[in-house]
Amino acid sequence: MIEFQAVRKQYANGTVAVEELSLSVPTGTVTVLVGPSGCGKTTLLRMVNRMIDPSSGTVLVDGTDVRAQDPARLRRGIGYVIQQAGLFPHRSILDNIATVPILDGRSRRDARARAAELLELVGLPAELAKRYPAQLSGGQQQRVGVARALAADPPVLLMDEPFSAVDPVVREGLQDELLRLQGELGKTVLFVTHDIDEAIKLGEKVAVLRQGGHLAQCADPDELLAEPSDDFVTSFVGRDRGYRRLSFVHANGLVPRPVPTVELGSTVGASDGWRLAVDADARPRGWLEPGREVDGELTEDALVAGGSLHPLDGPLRGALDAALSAPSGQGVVVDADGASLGVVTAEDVLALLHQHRAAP
Ligand SMILES: Nc1ncnc2c1ncn2[C@@H]1O[C@H](COP(=O)(O)OP(=O)(O)OP(=O)(O)O)[C@@H](O)[C@H]1O
Repeated sequence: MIEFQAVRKQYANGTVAVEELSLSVPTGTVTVLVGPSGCGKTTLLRMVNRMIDPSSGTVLVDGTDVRAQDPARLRRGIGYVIQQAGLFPHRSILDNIATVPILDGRSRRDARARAAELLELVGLPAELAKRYPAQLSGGQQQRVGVARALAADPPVLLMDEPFSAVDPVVREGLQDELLRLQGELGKTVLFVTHDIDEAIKLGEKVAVLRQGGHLAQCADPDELLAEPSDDFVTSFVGRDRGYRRLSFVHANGLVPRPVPTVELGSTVGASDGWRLAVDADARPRGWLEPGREVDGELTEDALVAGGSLHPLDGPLRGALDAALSAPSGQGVVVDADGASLGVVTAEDVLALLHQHRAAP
């Protein structure tokens, strides 16, 4: 558990970066600090590993005041990942990851073996081990940064805009990887970003800061979207919050309806409704338009591309998107193997929401 107790930071030039702020990060959870540039996020984060000491107030890690601990020792128990990965340019990838375990007294051989495991854990191929940081893409370097922070197996991980220097597709991959890793490792993570979507995706709790280091609201993502505490949080959370909130509503109770289906390779006649085309394993391949006749066997050329697919246990947002993006207006629900279980319409989703509202 990380606890900020009435911490305040005023820099020597008089700037107040953090104003009397209290916040706790429960053990084994991800808390995200989010807010506009200059609102004190980095200052707050760095108080945990004593790169910055508060002007007043206390920071506790697992009940111990960080100021009672030797900074170098404290930092070995706290992984730290920063925006540009901060790798040592003249050390190989493997040696970058092995640095802290070696400082901790592990043998070079042991530390390298562990580094190779970590490389795999963060999803990087083993052949990158011998390269130097400049020979890796930005996204790969960020993964190495995460592996290096995990190398000493610290219970606490501080991440300061770790993914903001990479393009949106790579960033999404890195976020998914972090969520997967967190599912496995259960670290206590404090994560800084200025991107509210990243905060909502990663945080079990999201702390929104405003200029001058004031805590505007700390809540779970669903609550933040449903009940922003004031105008600042409302505008910071941004547009479409009603729709985005559906990401946190489970689609339990949404029952797929049967849909007329045609199999690729079969001979099909005309029909006046939409038909879902599937392969031999019942996986959706597209839609056959009403009235469309096919000469001979049905091939993909005759189909209209389908919309997104909704996994049965996914959130409601995916179900609505599947319905809205399908040319037929019917979102295909699939099982874990990708086989069609039937369809849902936008009306089905709205009816379920109505039910939730009536009996939450
Ligand atoms: N060493 C320093 N001396 C004086 N002022 C500082 C110092 N470091 C940061 N500040 C100021 O403190 C405020 C908070 O800075 P901080 O870096 O914590 O914000 P941030 O929310 O992380 O910003 P960003 O998202 O832009 O990284 C800013 O106004 C900044 O200019």
